[in-house]
Amino acid sequence: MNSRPPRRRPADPARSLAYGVLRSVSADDAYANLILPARLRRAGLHGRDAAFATELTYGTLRGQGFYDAVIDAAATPGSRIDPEVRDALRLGAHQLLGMRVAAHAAVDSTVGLVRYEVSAGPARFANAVLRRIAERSAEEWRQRVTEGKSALDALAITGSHPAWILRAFRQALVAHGSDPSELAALVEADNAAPDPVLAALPGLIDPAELPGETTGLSPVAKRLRGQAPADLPAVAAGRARVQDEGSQLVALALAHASSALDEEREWLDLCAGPGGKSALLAAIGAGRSVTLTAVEPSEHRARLVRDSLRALEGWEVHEADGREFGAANTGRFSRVLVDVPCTGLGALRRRPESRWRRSPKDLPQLAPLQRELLAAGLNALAPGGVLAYATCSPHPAETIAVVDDVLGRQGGEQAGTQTGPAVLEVLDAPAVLADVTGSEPESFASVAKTAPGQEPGPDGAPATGRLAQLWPHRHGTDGMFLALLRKR
Ligand SMILES: C[S@@+](CC[C@H](N)C(=O)[O-])C[C@H]1O[C@@H](n2cnc3c(N)ncnc32)[C@H](O)[C@@H]1O
Repeated sequence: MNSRPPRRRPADPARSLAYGVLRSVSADDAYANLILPARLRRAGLHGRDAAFATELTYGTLRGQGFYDAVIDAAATPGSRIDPEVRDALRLGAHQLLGMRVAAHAAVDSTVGLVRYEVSAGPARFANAVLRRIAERSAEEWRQRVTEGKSALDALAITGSHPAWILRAFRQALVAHGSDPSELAALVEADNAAPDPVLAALPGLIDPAELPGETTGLSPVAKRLRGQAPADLPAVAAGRARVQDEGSQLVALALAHASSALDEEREWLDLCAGPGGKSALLAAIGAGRSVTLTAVEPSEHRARLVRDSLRALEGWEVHEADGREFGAANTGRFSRVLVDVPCTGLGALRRRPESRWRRSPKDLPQLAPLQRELLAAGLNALAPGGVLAYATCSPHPAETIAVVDDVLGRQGGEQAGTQTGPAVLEVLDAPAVLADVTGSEPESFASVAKTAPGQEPGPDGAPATGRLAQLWPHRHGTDGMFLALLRKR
């Protein structure tokens, strides 16, 4: 284009703001949940405008896979769509197909954005594409863009997930003893915006003092509906925290599991950042006169851990590699949490953009670190103590396989430490979760087998079904995995 038309600032601050966040997410790898609140504040958007901008941003990011398929089908074949135009088209497609925005408002506002942010030529292109999208309903587009696809590929498009993640979910459902037909429900749960859940830190505040509804799972949780957690004084003071219930249950289960020690020693959180589980553990520990050591190698995340613990006493934070810390502190702790870095495939509903950033290559990269951290945590565990291995991913490679491997390794790299199958027993994590929540153990059980030749449990049952898997579509939590191991 040789002449630029006058660039009138688009009138609509909510759409401009959402577009800006989408650009930062795609161009700078920003996380929407981290930048959106600050931008809303800076733009002075409140109430309905803030809610509209939030829905535009998260809805567009969640539906991105479907909207891209629709945009590509509506554009002239072979069109090259620049990223800044595609982001605007996604925003427009979400208003047309995912929200009840009038077609003319969705099209005109998006075209205006492209004209202002890019230029007139792309704005004409956006106009043509969006008008074509507006000619069909969402259901008609779903049929059109999935014609001739396999059931899984069709679900990947309509459910807006990369196909490899759906294959991984299907594998995980089977590995954890669930029905693979639950896949569609899991995808739907991933695409539903979760309400924020608070954890009331024991000893600092009673859940009854917090607004919101009790949840039926975590006894310290309150679910907020339409309230902003940051506005609550208890949250500002660090006595309550926003924390997914699945994460709360992992910390509660570790604190609740039976240790074989006569008395507690110190507790350890080996992969602590940003500190959600540390705060809950430190609060429970304080009630038992136990101190918590939190380890986190990232300076920034270690700062977040300190902040999460600010209302509590009896803790220390080490900025260190968990593998080195665990190796240097043999047998020191009576309870150890190893909440390893993972793909986060169980928490996609909270970070809608992360599904597009992950790749199958992440799994083999994380695998050795996960095993080394579990081994280091076991080394730091006192005989008789309990260790929780947790991930916010249900992927068998990050869950069952890691536990199996570390339990099954006798001698080898664990030689000289006190770990190995002969000294470890797999506690019944579903039963512990049932105790904590007042629900049925079956609801949490992963029927996955643990190590071959693993000792039967205390009731003589084989060591199957002793691992726990939470699911967004079943429990309304993130997809947390939990294994509880006790050193003999
Ligand atoms: C899943 S997150 C832990 C979440 C945390 N438990 C919570 O509830 O807030 C994993 C953490 O492990 C940290 N990490 C990465 N490499 C590590 C290592 N070698 N040793 C210890 N922690 C590590 C990451 O920086 C990240 O903060």
